[in-house]
Amino acid sequence: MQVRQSIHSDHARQLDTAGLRREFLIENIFAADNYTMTYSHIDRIIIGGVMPVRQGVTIGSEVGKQLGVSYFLERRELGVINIGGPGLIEVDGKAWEIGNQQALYVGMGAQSIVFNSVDASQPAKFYYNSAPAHTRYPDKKITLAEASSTTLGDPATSNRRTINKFIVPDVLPTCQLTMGLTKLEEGSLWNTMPCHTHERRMEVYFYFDMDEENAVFHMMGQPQETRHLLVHNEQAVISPAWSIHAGVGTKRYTFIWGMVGENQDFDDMDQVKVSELR
Ligand SMILES: O=C(O)C(=O)C[C@H](O)C(=O)CO
Ligand SMILES: [Zn+2]
Repeated sequence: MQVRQSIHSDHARQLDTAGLRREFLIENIFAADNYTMTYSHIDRIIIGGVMPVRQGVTIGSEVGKQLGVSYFLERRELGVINIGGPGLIEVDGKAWEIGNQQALYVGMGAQSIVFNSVDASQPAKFYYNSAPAHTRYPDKKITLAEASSTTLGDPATSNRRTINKFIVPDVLPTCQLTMGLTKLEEGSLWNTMPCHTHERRMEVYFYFDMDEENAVFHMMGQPQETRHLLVHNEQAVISPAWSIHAGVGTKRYTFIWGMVGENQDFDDMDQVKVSELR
């Protein structure tokens, strides 16, 4: 488990490229037949990926020791979205078939979670976020059709996209975690622009659906102290509450956002006009 400390905006603005990448970028999300795990002190979100290929992968009691509990979800909830081939997630003996662009919410208290791929030649890639929880809400699979979806943006501003809200209060109850997947249309490059902050929630962006020769310039920083991170395929960015978070790709891409914090109100954003950005 990698640990990232919280960071003050006054410190962040002084960092060079390597420093910004060290604090905010998670370069490796997937490792074959293994899981990755990054623990951020910002709202104590955990970010990672699970990629079973030839064998099942379990997030076991070793994590419980690091979290000071006896098992991973003793005091946490989990959201998973599969961006790979068909997969199976077994939660306390119950098997959930989770295909490409399908999600699973697992409530606090689930003790055994085993991730499997159906076909080793097309492994499942389970991206996940986990947040501290106070009660158990029911486990639930969410398909793309069940997600709450909105298409917005304009080809003229190169930001026509569909926001698919998988894990939000409209779809299922959770303690604090919300997650969704935003897909840009061909020829669209920008996600949320004009951009925003939300002082009351942190957010993590996970960018994928890109080949090696394409990348996203992820904009971050306070609105009048912007910086950028160069993000390649299947990498994630931690965005503190004080930071804008918006990306422009060299080609269209897809990303998963996850949020944790004070509220679950997707529209609770402090919008920043482009003319105000520096
Ligand atoms: O493209 C978008 O717009 C988004 O997906 C926005 C994010 O979900 C977000 O930043 C929510 O606060
Ligand atoms: Zn946001």
